[in-house]
Amino acid sequence: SRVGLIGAPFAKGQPRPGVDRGPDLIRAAGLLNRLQEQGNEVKDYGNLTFEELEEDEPVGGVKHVRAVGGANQRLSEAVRAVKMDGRVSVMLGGDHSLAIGSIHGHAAAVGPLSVVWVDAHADVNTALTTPTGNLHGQPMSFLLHELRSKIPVLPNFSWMTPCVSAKDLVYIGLRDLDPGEHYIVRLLGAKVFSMTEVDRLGIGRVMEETCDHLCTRKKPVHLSYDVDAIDPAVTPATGTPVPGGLTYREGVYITEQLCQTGLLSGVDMVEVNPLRGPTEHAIQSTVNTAVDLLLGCFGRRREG
Ligand SMILES: N[C@](CCCC[B-](O)(O)O)(CCN1CCC(O)CC1)C(=O)O
Ligand SMILES: [Mn+2]
Ligand SMILES: [Mn+2]
Ligand SMILES: [Mn+2]
Repeated sequence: SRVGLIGAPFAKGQPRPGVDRGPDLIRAAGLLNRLQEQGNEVKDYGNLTFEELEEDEPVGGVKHVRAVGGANQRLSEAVRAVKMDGRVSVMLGGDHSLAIGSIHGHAAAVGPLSVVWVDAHADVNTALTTPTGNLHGQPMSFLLHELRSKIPVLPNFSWMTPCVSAKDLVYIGLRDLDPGEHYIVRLLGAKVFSMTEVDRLGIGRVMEETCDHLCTRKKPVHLSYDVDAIDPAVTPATGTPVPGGLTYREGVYITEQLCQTGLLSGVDMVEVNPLRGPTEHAIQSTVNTAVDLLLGCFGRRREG
């Protein structure tokens, strides 16, 4: 594939420093060369720079609203440009609030799309249901048409409108939902493969059903991958680790199968935080897994 890399060193969707170092760590682990070695034509658009705001007081308990809104407006423009260049966009985070701009910009370029959200969390809290006020737990609520009436007007968010339908959303790896999220996900009828379904059905069946659904809808696919979907034993260097996650093999299998659909049109890889890894080895395991997941999206096959 023709691939366009965008680094988004942004951390204000959550309280822990370090996640802004993700893009350069993933590059340093050799992503570009590895993608090229397996036959992709890759252009690295570099890292976005985000304006430092003096004033950004919480709005109704929601933190860093203006910074997150501004960053995502920038990111949306950047992703749209990469898509208009005829490339599959790869957004390297940074925290998961960046999915707002990434998915918005992708949809601005290609129109209606499907979203596969691989995460321990649903990230669908609204500004009114969030238990923490952290916007990395809320991106999906800004993107879903069905939640439009539930989203308050927030400063620096007026540039965006919802662009995803719940019937075009598939969750994989969920295991830590807040009460409001559980209600929303069940109400909206998004396709959910929590870790319970992964255990019950096996990853093979989960991906069979996921890919059937995607291929029936035939829309371009946006894969938003939170490294905390993978078990913390493999990817401990992340902000909100939750035990009982996907194995390395399950995580890679997801990307291999999505690659096979030929529908992959945009990818996010987020929440790598080197300051959360207890050891250098833990950080490297996390970064290397993120790289391997991306390689799986772009043609790497374990069978060769
Ligand atoms: N759902 C959480 C975590 C969001 C994680 C965002 B990410 O992008 O990493 O998926 C809150 C999680 N929950 C809050 C109460 C605690 O006791 C347990 C964790 C939130 O802050 O909204
Ligand atoms: Mn997430
Ligand atoms: Mn998560
Ligand atoms: Mn339930």
